[in-house]
Amino acid sequence: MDRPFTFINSAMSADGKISTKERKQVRISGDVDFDRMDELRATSDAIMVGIGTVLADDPSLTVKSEARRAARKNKGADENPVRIVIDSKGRTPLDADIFIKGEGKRVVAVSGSAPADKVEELQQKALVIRTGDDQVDLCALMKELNSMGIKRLMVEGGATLNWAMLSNGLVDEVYSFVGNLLIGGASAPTLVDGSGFAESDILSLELMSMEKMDEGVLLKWAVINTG
Ligand SMILES: NC(=O)C1=CN([C@@H]2O[C@H](COP(=O)(O)OP(=O)(O)OC[C@H]3O[C@@H](n4cnc5c(N)ncnc54)[C@H](O)[C@@H]3O)[C@@H](O)[C@H]2O)C=CC1
Ligand SMILES: Nc1nc(O)c(N)c(N[C@@H]2O[C@H](COP(=O)(O)O)[C@@H](O)[C@H]2O)n1
Repeated sequence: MDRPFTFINSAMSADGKISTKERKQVRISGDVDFDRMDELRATSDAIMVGIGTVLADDPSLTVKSEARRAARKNKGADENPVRIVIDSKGRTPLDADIFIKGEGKRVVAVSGSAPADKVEELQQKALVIRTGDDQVDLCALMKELNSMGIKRLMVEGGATLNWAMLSNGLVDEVYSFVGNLLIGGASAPTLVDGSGFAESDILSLELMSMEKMDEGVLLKWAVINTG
């Protein structure tokens, strides 16, 4: 496989929403699930999010546990995995938390449509990888990440990036914490948005495990027929 092993980790409400219709972040996970997410971050080579998530949440994507950061350091790795933003037009704010908080490498993946002056500014903060004309070419990017030594990639959303990765056959497993709340709203982001699959292309999943966690349930799925 010339791309990293890739999994999506997400938290959704019982009605499948990952934030509100205003794209306002909601605490869906409980403490146990947040700690599980932190362990996943600490054991991944890289974490990827879409620009929509950076603009909505301004996440730092750092490993929160000091012990886990120290364990990574002991193995000769940076305290935090490589943090990657999928950002075709180079819209990542220069003062985004992923640039400010925590040590470690950052990658901003842009396309040919990103303005040259913004790309130059982003290059002061991150390795900028350019693929695709109008949108990031995720397949080409994944090959490049693989050749950089990224073998285990955690995708933390949002809804549009999840769709793009899944519909390009780039995801091996999906971990979804289902919390005990209903968010509602036809326009609220769900685990997978985008344009949706045609009936003949709908993806099948195999249930790997289910576990009661906090006040919800953690479902782990393997994606069948991934590329
Ligand atoms: N509950 C959870 O676990 C999580 C929830 N979220 C929520 O998700 C929402 C953000 O989701 P979205 O708005 O869907 O944004 P997103 O984070 O999925 O980013 C999508 C954007 O990425 C860019 N992009 C660049 N290249 C692309 C490509 N090749 N294919 C597709 N997109 C490409 C496009 O500008 C696109 O609009 C926020 O409300 C956030 O709070 C985000 C992460 C986790
Ligand atoms: N696993 C999970 N559970 C929830 O309830 C959530 N709201 C999220 N959100 C994700 O966490 C990111 C914040 O990361 P930092 O704390 O800033 O490192 C946020 O952007 C979502 O990706 N996740």
